[in-house]
Amino acid sequence: MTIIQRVEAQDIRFPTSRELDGSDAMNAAPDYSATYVILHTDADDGISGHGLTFTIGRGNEICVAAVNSLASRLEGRALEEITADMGAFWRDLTSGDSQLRWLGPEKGVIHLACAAMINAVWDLWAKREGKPVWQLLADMTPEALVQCLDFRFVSDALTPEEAIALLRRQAPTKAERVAQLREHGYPGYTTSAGWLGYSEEKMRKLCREALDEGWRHFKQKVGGDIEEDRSRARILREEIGPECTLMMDANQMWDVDEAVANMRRLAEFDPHWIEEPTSPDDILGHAEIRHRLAPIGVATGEHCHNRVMFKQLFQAEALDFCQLDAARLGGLNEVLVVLLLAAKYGIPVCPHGGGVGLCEYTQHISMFDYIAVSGSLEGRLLEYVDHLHEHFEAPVQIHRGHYRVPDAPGYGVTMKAASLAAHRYPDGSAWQSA
Ligand SMILES: C[C@H](O)[C@@H](O)CC(=O)C(=O)O
Ligand SMILES: [Mg+2]
Repeated sequence: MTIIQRVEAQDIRFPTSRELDGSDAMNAAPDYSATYVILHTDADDGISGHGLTFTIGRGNEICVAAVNSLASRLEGRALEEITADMGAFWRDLTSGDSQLRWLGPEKGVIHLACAAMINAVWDLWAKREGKPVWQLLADMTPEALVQCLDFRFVSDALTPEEAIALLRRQAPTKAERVAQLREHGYPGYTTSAGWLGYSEEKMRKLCREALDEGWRHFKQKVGGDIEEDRSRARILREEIGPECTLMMDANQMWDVDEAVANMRRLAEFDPHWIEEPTSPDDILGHAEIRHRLAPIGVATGEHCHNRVMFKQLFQAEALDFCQLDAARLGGLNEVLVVLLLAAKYGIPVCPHGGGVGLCEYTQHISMFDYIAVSGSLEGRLLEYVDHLHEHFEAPVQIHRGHYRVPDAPGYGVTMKAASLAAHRYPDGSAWQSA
């Protein structure tokens, strides 16, 4: 038995706002940050589970406080008892304490905290099994996997029986897709040349470097002054040419009519999708934009806080690309429900990667989706941002614009001890010169 003795939450922040890495129209100067959770165990081999949720700086301490409030629901429990019924564990952590649930429910800071803790449990489980998370999942039977999930509030759209049927459909050919991924990797796109705060010179330089490295799919930020958006789109198109894919991301800046009007002015640059054109909660607004802007696709999801919202986005035919976030949804259990919902509704999942540790998580999600859920790469691109990977013990590996299959046991977000120490807020050395 492996007993989780203590839940530790650390406030880890990186001063990315100094170079405007990660900047967009809504989030002008983010400091990529993590509420970083370590599950300390009593195991002789010293094994521990690591998880994080992503914030952009101030307020990270509120997430840390939420983890501390939830910690007693996990401390003292055996990993084996939790993994024997992951679905029940998930329900207990997210809803077992009704006073804490009131803070959400299943949204906001309390759900972010749950995500960090739940992902840490998956990390611990996968490390105990000696497998990367994608493989832990891919090796499960459909029945065992579905037992990890909570279908409450979505069973009108997807039943556990339907989920099992979806997984069974792909099961006989899983090994072929694992082999295919090992040979070619999983296709990605880069956002790193397109941050809003970057100068023209920097954008051009980063585009050229990215093309040399083999990237063929790019994303730019929009949502500022429309003439500036157009000028930046022109620069990007000049650099990447007409053949490469260009996505646009407004980060929730526009009203519905404004989104349509602005995208009509940007249409000449041939955008593949417009991401977060309006409020992330406006399901019918997204549907309206999608209807009026077709064939430009609508993408959303990085601020979609739970499976119920995604269910409605699918039901309302409001999106073309599902950009679930590994640490905003309530951890991997809820992510898996959304993957299955997306497969049922035929919507490609292109997870959100703009943050610290998100690419490390999402590689497992997209690869598992391909291997066992959707069985398809069509319309799928996994976001990559070229920041902060050096702080992880097993960072993502990219080759010619494709993610390589991760082999390190766990869920990928274990940070180096020195990086944690240097970026602990406010006392870490990275913050002493601020
Ligand atoms: C604040 C983040 O960098 C955000 O801009 C990321 C994002 O929208 C994306 O990666 O997409
Ligand atoms: Mg985005």
